Amino acid sequence: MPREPWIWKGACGGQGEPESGPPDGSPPSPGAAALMLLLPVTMFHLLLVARSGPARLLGPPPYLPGLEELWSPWALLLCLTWLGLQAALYLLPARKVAEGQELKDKSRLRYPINGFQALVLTALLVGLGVSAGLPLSALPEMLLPLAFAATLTAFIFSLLLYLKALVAPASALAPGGNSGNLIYDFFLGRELNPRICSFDFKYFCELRPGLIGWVLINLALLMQEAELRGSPSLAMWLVNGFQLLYVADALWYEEAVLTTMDIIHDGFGFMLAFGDLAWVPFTYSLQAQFLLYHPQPLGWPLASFICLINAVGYYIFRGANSQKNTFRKNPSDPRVADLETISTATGRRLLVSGWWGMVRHPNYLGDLIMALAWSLPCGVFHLLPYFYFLYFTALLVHREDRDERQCLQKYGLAWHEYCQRVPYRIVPYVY
Ligand SMILES: NC(=O)C1=CN([C@@H]2O[C@H](COP(=O)(O)OP(=O)(O)OC[C@H]3O[C@@H](n4cnc5c(N)ncnc54)[C@H](OP(=O)(O)O)[C@@H]3O)[C@@H](O)[C@H]2O)C=CC1
Ligand SMILES: CC(C)CCC[C@@H](C)[C@H]1CC=C2C3=C(CC[C@@]21C)[C@@]1(C)CC[C@H](O)C(C)(C)[C@@H]1CC3
Repeated sequence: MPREPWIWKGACGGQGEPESGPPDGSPPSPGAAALMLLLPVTMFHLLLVARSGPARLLGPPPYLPGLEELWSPWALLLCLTWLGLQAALYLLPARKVAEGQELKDKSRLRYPINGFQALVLTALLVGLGVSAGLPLSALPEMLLPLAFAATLTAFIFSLLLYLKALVAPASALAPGGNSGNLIYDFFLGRELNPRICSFDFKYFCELRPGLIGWVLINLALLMQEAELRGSPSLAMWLVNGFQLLYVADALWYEEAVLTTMDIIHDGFGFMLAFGDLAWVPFTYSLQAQFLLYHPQPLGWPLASFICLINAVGYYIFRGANSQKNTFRKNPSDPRVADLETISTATGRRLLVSGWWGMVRHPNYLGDLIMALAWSLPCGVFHLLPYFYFLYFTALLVHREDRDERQCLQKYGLAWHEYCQRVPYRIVPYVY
C-alpha cells in the first residue's frame, strides 16, 4: 500500500521508509478517493449545521441543498475575482525575495515576501469598498454557493496541475504523489513546486487567498451580527481578534512557511488546493458562523481567561517556530547559540534544549492551545465549535507522526538519541 499521508504508521522506533510511491508495488488504497468526497461533504455539512437551530455536529444536516442553492455564477465570479486580486497583490514589488530550501537539482527557488503587505492592502481595499457601500454583511448569506465555487475552482485547478506535471521534468516531481495511480496522484499532487515563470502556485495558495479569505469571512459575520443585534458580541470580537492575530502572524513571518513540510516535501494536488482555497476559509471560520446564529453570553472575567489561554498558546507557537527558524538560518545567532544540540551525520544539528527540548513538536502544542481558545468563546454546550480543535488534533498527531518518519530517515541514530532525550511528542508527560 502506498504511504498515503493519512495512513502512515508510528515513527520513533520504527523503520524509515522511502516515500516515492508504493514501496511494494501493490495498488494504492481507496483512501484518496474517499477523502476527495468526504472532505467537501464535511465542509458543506458544517456550513449547514452551523446555521441550524440545534447545531449538532454529529446529527444529520437540517436539509440537503439542491443544486440551485449551491450553484451561482455570481459566487464563482466573486471567487475568481478574489483569486485575481490576491494574485495581483502577490505580483507587486516585495520588500524582500527569500530563497527556499535546496532542491534535488541543488538549485533554490526564490519567493516574494509581501504577504503582510497583501493583507494590509486587502484591508484598505475592503475598507474603501465598505465605506462606498459594498454590502460585506451580505457575504454570510452567500457562504454555501461561495464554498461550492471554491471547491469547483480547486477541482479544476488540481486537474490543470496534474496535466502540467505530465510535462514536468522528473527532478520537479514530489517524493510522494507519483505512484502511477491517477486518483492517488491527483489527490496528493505530482509536482513539488508548480510555477509559471516566477509565480509559485503552492506558496501563493498556502498563504494568500484562503487565509485572508478566512478573516474576511469572519469580519463579514461580525458585521452581520452588528446589523442583527446592534453590536457584535464579546465572543465574536474574541474569535475575530484571535484568528486575525493568527493570520497576520503567518503573513508577517511568511518566510517561515518555506521550511514547512507542505512546501519542502508535499506535491501540490487536490488535497492542498482544496485545503487552501475552500477548507481553510469555510471551515476555519466555523466558530464565527456558529456565533452569528447562536449568540453566547460571555463576561469579562471569562473572556480575560480565554485571552490568557490564547496568549500562552501564541507565546509557545511563535517562540518554538522562531527558535527553529533562527537556528536553521544561522546556528550562531546569539538568540540560539547557547542552546544545547545533537550533531547528525548530515551536518545539520538538532536542538535539544529551549522549546525543542521540552517536547519534539512544541509549535504544535502552542497551535493546539490556541485552537482551544478559539472555541471556548462559543461556550461548552455545543460540540460544533470544537470541530476545529478536534480536526486539528487529528491533523497534527498525524503530521507529527509523518514528520518523525522523515526525520528518522534523514537523521537515523541522531534522531533516536533525540527521541530518548526528549521523550514526549506534543504534550509534556501525556503524548
Ligand atoms: N493551522 C493549520 O491548519 C496548520 C498549522 N500548522 C502549523 O504549521 C507550523 C509548521 O508545521 P510543520 O511544517 O508540520 O512542521 P515543523 O515546523 O515542526 O517542522 C518540522 C521540521 O523541523 C525540523 N526539526 C524537528 N525537530 C527539530 C529540532 N529538535 N531541532 C531543529 N530542527 C528540528 C525538522 O526539519 P529539518 O531538520 O530538515 O529542518 C522537521 O522536519 C506548525 O506551527 C504547525 O502547528 C501545520 C499544519 C496545519
Ligand atoms: C483538507 C485537509 C483535511 C487538510 C488540508 C490541510 C491544509 C488546510 C493545511 C496543511 C498545512 C497548512 C498550513 C497552514 C494552513 C493550513 C494548511 C494549508 C498555515 C498556513 C496556517 C498559518 C500558520 O502560521 C502556518 C505555520 C504558516 C501554517 C502552515 C501550514
